[in-house]
Amino acid sequence: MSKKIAIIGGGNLGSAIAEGLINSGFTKPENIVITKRNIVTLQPLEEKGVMVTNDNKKAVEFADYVILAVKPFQIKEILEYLKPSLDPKKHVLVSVITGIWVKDIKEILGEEFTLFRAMPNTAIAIQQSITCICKHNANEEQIKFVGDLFNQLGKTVFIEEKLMDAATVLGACGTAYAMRYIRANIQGGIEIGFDAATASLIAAQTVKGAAELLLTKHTHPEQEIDKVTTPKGCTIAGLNEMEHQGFSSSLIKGVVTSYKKIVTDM
Ligand SMILES: NC(=O)C1=CN([C@@H]2O[C@H](COP(=O)(O)OP(=O)(O)OC[C@H]3O[C@@H](n4cnc5c(N)ncnc54)[C@H](O)[C@@H]3O)[C@@H](O)[C@H]2O)C=CC1
Ligand SMILES: O=C(O)[C@@H]1CCC=N1
Repeated sequence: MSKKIAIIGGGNLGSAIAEGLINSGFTKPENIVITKRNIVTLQPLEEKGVMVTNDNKKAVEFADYVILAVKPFQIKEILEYLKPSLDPKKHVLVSVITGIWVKDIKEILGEEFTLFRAMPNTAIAIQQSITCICKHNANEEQIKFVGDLFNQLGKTVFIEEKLMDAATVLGACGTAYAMRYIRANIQGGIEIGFDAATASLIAAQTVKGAAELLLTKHTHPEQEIDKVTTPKGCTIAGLNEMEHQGFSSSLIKGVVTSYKKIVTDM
């Protein structure tokens, strides 16, 4: 029998997960229930056959796998409310909530539950996320199910929980860093003659192609850079100027600053 999936919190991420699971054919819409306090924005999912409700208890009672996709400050109250309806022998919990640790959930629900933490990024909306996952108390079947689920939504990597904050920075904040890189290229492209739309297309597709080269050929970025940099050419002149201005250093410092912010504040 197909496993039933409840998504608690049908916001950006929760809705994108439901959308991706249906589009990929991972499960039928009738195996998914998604919740939100005001369900109006979930109508497109309802039209596709997903059960939509503002009743979290009803959703949990329907489900085997419960994906928690609310904001960090909301989870304690929601789990305390759901505790009587959650059964460690039936339910597997999957939290995508930033900064909520296995120990935080165990403090509320007790020791027995099977828990996964997953850190996707916003490209999950087009099934192109990298999702870093860690497991707790999970058996092979549960690990396979959760791995398969997020593999429908992009790529996955299983990591230790102590790396979840680092995964948040590199994988989830990383989308924003990449957008700034692309934006800067667009601004430069306009200054050297392109209109904004053409510059955007060239910049975005160039970055997509560069990423695909690494993912397909498993090369190091510097090997691919060697193929572009003609001796005495324009690429190396531009790259070296970027480095003189602190390009790599500023990115590394930004990554470390984001990490420190998570570790100290969240
Ligand atoms: N945006 C990102 O790049 C990433 C976000 N995350 C994490 O995912 C979680 C969700 O993020 P978003 O989807 O961007 O937030 P969001 O605010 O769009 O979604 C949260 C949803 O939960 C709903 N909600 C609030 N209380 C509820 C309740 N009692 N019952 C049911 N639904 C309730 C809200 O109405 C909202 O629609 C956050 O904890 C965030 O830290 C994780 C990875 C990446
Ligand atoms: O910046 C934030 O708070 C979250 C963490 C992952 C993506 N956005």
